[in-house]
Amino acid sequence: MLKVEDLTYQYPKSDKKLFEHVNLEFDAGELYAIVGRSGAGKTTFLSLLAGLDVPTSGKLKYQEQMVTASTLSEYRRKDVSMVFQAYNLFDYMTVMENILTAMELTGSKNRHDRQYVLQLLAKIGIDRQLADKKVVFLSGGQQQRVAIVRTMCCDAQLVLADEPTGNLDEDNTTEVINLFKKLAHEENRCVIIVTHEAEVARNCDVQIELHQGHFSVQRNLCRSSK
Ligand SMILES: Nc1ncnc2c1ncn2[C@@H]1O[C@H](COP(=O)(O)OP(=O)(O)OP(=O)(O)O)[C@@H](O)[C@H]1O
Repeated sequence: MLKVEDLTYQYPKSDKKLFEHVNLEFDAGELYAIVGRSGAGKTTFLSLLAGLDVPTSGKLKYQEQMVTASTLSEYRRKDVSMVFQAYNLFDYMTVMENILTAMELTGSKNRHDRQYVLQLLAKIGIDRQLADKKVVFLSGGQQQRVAIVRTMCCDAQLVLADEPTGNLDEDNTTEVINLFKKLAHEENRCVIIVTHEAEVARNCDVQIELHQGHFSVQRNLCRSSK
């Protein structure tokens, strides 16, 4: 579904390449964890996959088509959904308004269907009453789950998340990882998360470790049954 080919990246003001000649492939129906030390370049790599930054050289291909300057904004809007650690929900809007707005902006096929949104929210323990509350009144864990439901309601096939469990306790972390698994395994999306938590990475289908500019890929065999 998503490929990087011969990708090299160097920050404009840096004197050294962060990674060089990287080739990797990400498939639909899989949950990937990108791990590595602080400063290894995980967030930068995720930004490149999301089309938020462009490689110094090399290619990004989505569904066999190269993502170019002319297709970049369409790719970002329709094909990619990002879940940020800080949730990126609008505080002054209700849960429902946040999700409907995102669906409208991305042209989701269910964009006028409040019932559909309520059903998904109910599955993660957010009832109708909470759905009509302003986001500012929700806990961190609740907000993160809403951010993931927002992704589920949009039709993007590629879901990218930077430290999605960074601020969460154990129970919420498990819930959030289960939601990501659902997106990958039941909805056949390609889900890629950056995490520094070993237990979270072990729960994904594939772990990709970034170390000194090199990526090593390891399938978590015990997690491969879908
Ligand atoms: N805009 C920038 N210009 C120059 N260097 C940068 C820029 N942003 C990040 N870097 C550097 O690039 C390297 C990789 O940063 P990045 O944030 O991608 O790492 P990370 O693995 O996600 O780290 P962490 O786990 O701490 O979030 C770091 O050395 C960082 O200082």
